[in-house]
Amino acid sequence: MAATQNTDIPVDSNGHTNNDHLVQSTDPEHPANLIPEMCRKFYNWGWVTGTGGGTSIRRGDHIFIAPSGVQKEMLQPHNMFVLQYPTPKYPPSSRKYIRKPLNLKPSDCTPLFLAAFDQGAGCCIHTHSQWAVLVTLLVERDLGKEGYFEISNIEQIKGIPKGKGKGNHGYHDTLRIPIIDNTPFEEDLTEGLEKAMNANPDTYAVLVRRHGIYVWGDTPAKAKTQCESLDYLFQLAVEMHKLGLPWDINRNQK
Ligand SMILES: CSCCC(=O)C(=O)COP(=O)(O)O
Ligand SMILES: [Zn+2]
Repeated sequence: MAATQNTDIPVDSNGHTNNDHLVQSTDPEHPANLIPEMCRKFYNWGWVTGTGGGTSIRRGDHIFIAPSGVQKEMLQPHNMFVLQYPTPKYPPSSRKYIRKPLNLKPSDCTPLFLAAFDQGAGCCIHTHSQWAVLVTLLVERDLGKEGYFEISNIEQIKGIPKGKGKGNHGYHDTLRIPIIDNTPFEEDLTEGLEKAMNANPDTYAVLVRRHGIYVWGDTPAKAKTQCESLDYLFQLAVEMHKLGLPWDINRNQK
């Protein structure tokens, strides 16, 4: 196995694996091109540093997934796994891979991404943003483990949908993001994520305490802009908190 230039991700000596045509396109919007491009941006924003976090895109009946434990800012189109969708989440061996790059294993986030696609998403993003982690800690301290992140009366909440076909939040609406507990292994978050999705059918995001966030959207552009709006709100909330300002004026925060 040789290492490609600018990455430590192994490929065979020709850079070829199976079903290569599924990840070869000159279209920049093709998922095999878009995932590496998005992850480079996310790395620069501190969302996927140290190999954690990532993104997955559904195109028709194909799901494109990045490898696990690799530098996400170094991804190349030929590093992508392709799953035939729908596919079982468990056991991992039953998943219908139609492209598996050599010497790589698919992201540990795969069943969580699949849960988002089962909700009708076209793209799911997982970040380890420190702002997301910090708000989970502040909510836990002030409201306990059952808490939600809630915010209202901030213009940027208009960037988040209220639910499928319901338009986006208005300035005076309260945006509510459920928080689930972290687990020792990423894959074991799936049950908590699905419970949160069922209990909050209108949500497009779930925070993971002391870990980060999963955000999904109808398209890659919507998932990305929603994730940006949320990250803005989390940073703002933390900075407001430092200034002694409650970020949710409808709730009595410490
Ligand atoms: C330092 S990353 C720890 C594992 C994690 O949280 C994660 O998101 C890993 O995702 P991967 O796609 O690398 O399996
Ligand atoms: Zn993670």
